[in-house]
Amino acid sequence: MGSPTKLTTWQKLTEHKQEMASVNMTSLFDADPKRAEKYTAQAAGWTLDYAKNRASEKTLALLTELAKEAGLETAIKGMFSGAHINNTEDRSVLHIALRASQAQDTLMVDGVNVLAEVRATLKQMETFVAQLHSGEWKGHTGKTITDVVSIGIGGSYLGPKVVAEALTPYKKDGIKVHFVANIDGSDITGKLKQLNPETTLFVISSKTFGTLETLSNANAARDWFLSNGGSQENVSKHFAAVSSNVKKAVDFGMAKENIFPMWDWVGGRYSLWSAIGLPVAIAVGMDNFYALLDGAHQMDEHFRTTPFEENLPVIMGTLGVWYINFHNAQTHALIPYDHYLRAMPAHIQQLDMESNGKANLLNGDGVATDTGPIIWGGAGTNGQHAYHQLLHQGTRLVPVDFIAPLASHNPIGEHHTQLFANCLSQSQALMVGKSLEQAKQELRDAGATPEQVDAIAPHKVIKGNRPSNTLLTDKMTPATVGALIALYEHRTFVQGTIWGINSFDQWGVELGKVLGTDIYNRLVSDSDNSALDASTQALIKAFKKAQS
Ligand SMILES: O=P(O)(O)OC[C@H]1O[C@H](O)[C@H](O)[C@@H](O)[C@@H]1O
Repeated sequence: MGSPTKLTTWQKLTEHKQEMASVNMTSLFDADPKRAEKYTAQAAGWTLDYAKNRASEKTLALLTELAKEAGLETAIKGMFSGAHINNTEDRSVLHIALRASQAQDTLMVDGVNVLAEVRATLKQMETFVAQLHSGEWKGHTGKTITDVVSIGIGGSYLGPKVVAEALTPYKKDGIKVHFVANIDGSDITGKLKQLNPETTLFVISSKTFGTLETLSNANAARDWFLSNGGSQENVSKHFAAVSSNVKKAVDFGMAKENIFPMWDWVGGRYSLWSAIGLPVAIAVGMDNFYALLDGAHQMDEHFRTTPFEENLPVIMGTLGVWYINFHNAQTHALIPYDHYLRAMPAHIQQLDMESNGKANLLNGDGVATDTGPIIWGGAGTNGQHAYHQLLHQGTRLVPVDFIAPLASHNPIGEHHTQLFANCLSQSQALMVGKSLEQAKQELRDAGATPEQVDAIAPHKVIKGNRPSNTLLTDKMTPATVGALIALYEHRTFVQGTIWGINSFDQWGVELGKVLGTDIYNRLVSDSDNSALDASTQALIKAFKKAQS
């Protein structure tokens, strides 16, 4: 596909943006008493209220038309049938297969039934998790395992970490799961200090088994094991791996039966549903891991079969395009009002920014539009006492997704009602704002003099008309957490398809890896750096001086 700007609907939306320029969201509610009801849709345990958007009936119809004209229907079919939609790497994109194996028997891709492979790996995980939880798995001195440390980075870290944290209430007793990612030695050193090498098992998660951070941390973990009573022949009792590079994992010391496969049709940021999710399965048990997969599968089915007008990923994806491309929104905030979901924005940030942070169309031409926004956010209510100021009164338009469960896992006192009230009041305030007259009246009521009223009132004005979605679910469970993450995966795909980019490669990250090696070599040698820019030369010098 070429540039979306050439699509007829893109032109129509450009004109329509002018029509909407003077329309306030509150007037859309006044004009249509059924607006809230009309702009609510449901899927896989989630209800999306998207009424608080700068979108009329015409806007939404045009956005649906845009998705169709951009070829989204064909793209969805392509993904679910295993077509090589990752064109720059000539690969299928099949994270959806990882959660379909309970519901479906066959998905033939390039002559292989991928669901049979997925099912076999799930069985392998079942055995492994059962051995750990029953205490059957023993460390080299015959003790049972009490701690599992997952070592990985990027997609081999964030997804599992965020989901394990989101499912804290479902954690099984007995085994504590830890995560190490950073090449900064403080990360692993801090973790190892709390652990006993006789009762600790490391899971090295790396699709390639070639990532610097993960290999450095895996080596540090093995050194720690070997210098605290372990021996090379016992490494296999304390190390397992998830990787598509079996040879490298075996060379490290893992037993073949403790190496879980990965496939080239799963991108790192979409891999938590594969054996990369092993730390999650260990933390919450296979029953809950299957429920997580099932929730995601429900969302997949919704995405695959529901008309675009009621399709959550399509609605959220196209509204995002509306703000990014027609309102110049540079960022998009995710604000979960749920403590256990507090790290979710970081996972969606990786998912979306690594997928859609692209400047070339599928055909190689440069894009003519903005693509992926900066994704950020954090837990409510904490953010209300920090960055919400900018959301309400700043100069930038930041569309927000509010995410909240109706019931808490920890219903103490009035906490949950207060939490929920804050969530609703934020989206309300963003839309309604506060007029100059209201601000003046408030000040008068508080006894301010006319001079004070005139001086202070403008600072209290909140323009309002700022858009948000609200996603509600009964409770955060493995199934609803799975569905939520799948929703954002598909939302990313919807936007990537409309922009005509490949959401499934990540060549930009590769450059950083190459340059990192070059600088490392310069830091540890007496190389001639005179060809480098002066700033980098000076920084290298500073480091070398500190080491001498
Ligand atoms: O799983 P690995 O091969 O170690 O890769 C870990 C990460 O590496 C890179 O940074 C990629 O951009 C990520 O998508 C990937 O998840």
